[in-house]
Amino acid sequence: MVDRPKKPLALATTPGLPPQPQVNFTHDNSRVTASLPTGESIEVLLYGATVISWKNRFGIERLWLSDAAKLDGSKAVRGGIPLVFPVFGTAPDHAATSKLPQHGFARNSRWEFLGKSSSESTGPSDTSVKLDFGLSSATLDEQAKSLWPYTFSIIYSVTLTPENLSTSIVVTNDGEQPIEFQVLLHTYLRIDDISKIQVTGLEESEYIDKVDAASTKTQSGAITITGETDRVYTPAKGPSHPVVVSEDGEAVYSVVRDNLKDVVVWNPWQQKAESMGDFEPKDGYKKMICIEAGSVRGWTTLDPSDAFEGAQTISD
Ligand SMILES: O=P(O)(O)OC[C@H]1O[C@@H](O)[C@H](O)[C@@H](O)[C@@H]1O
Repeated sequence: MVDRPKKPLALATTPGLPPQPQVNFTHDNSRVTASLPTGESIEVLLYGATVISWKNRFGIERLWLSDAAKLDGSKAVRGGIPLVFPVFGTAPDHAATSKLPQHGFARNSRWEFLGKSSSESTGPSDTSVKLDFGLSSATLDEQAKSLWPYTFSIIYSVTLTPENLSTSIVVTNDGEQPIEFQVLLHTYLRIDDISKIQVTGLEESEYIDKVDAASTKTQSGAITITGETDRVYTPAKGPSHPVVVSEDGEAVYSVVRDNLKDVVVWNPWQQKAESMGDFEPKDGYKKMICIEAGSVRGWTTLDPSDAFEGAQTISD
C-alpha cells in the first residue's frame, strides 16, 4: 500500500473572490509541467508535444519512458505519448506521404505552447488542467514542409484530471486541396510484468498482424503477450467500449477512444528491444505495453476548411 502524499490541499484565496483551483505549473523553452492539488502531474515536451510523464496522486509514474530516450529534440522520444501524424509507419505507395519519415513529422517537430486552462466543479479534489499545443504549416520547419506541402493547423490538448489523462487532436485543413492523413496516439503504458498482462475489449476484432506478413486475423479471447507483438486492430465494438489492460487479473488501465477507429497493440519483445539504440534497459519490454488509439487503416480525408477531431482518455 502506497501512502498518499502529505501535501496540504491549500487553496489560493482572494477576499471577495471564490477560491481558485490551484494548479502548479511551469513552462520553459523545452517543456511544460502541471500538477493538481490532489497530487497528479504531467510533463510535456515541446518537442513533438510528447507527454513524457503522467504520475498518479501517489507520485507513481504511469507511462513508460526509455532510460535512453532522447529528450533534446535529436530523435523522436522512445516512450511517453509520441504523436504519429500524418502517416503511420511509412507509406511508399501513398504519393502524398511517401517521402515522410516513419510515423510522420509531428513527433519530431517543435510545437508551440498555446496556454493552459484549469477548472474545478466542486473543489480542489476535482480540479483539472488542460494544456494546449499547436503545430501548423506556418510553424513547421522547412524540411517537413517541403515533404508535406499542405496548409493545415493542429491543436493538441492534454487534459489531466484526478481520474484520468486525455489527449485530443484537432486537425484543420486550411488549404484549398483535400488532405489525406493517418493519426495515432502512440501511448507507452508502464506495467509491472508483461507476462501477467491481459488486454480485453478487442475480442472478435479483426487485426492486421504486422509480425506475420501483415496477414488479417480475428482476435479470439483476451490478448496476452508472449513474443514480439505488432497488431493493428479495428475493434468490433465502438470507440466508447474501453480497451482494458489488466495485470494479474486486476484492471490497471482503461482506454476509451473518441472518433479514433483503430487500436495498435505493440510490444517489441527481447530481440527488437536489443536492436533499438534508444531502448533501455534492454529488458524494459517487460515493463511496457503500447496501446495506441488512432485512425491508421486507410486514410482520413479532410476537405478544405474541414476539421477532424479524435481523442483518447486513459484511466488508471
Ligand atoms: O521505432 P518507432 O518508429 O518509434 O516505431 C515503433 C513501433 O510503433 C508501432 O506503432 C508500430 O506498429 C511498430 O511497427 C513500430 O515498430
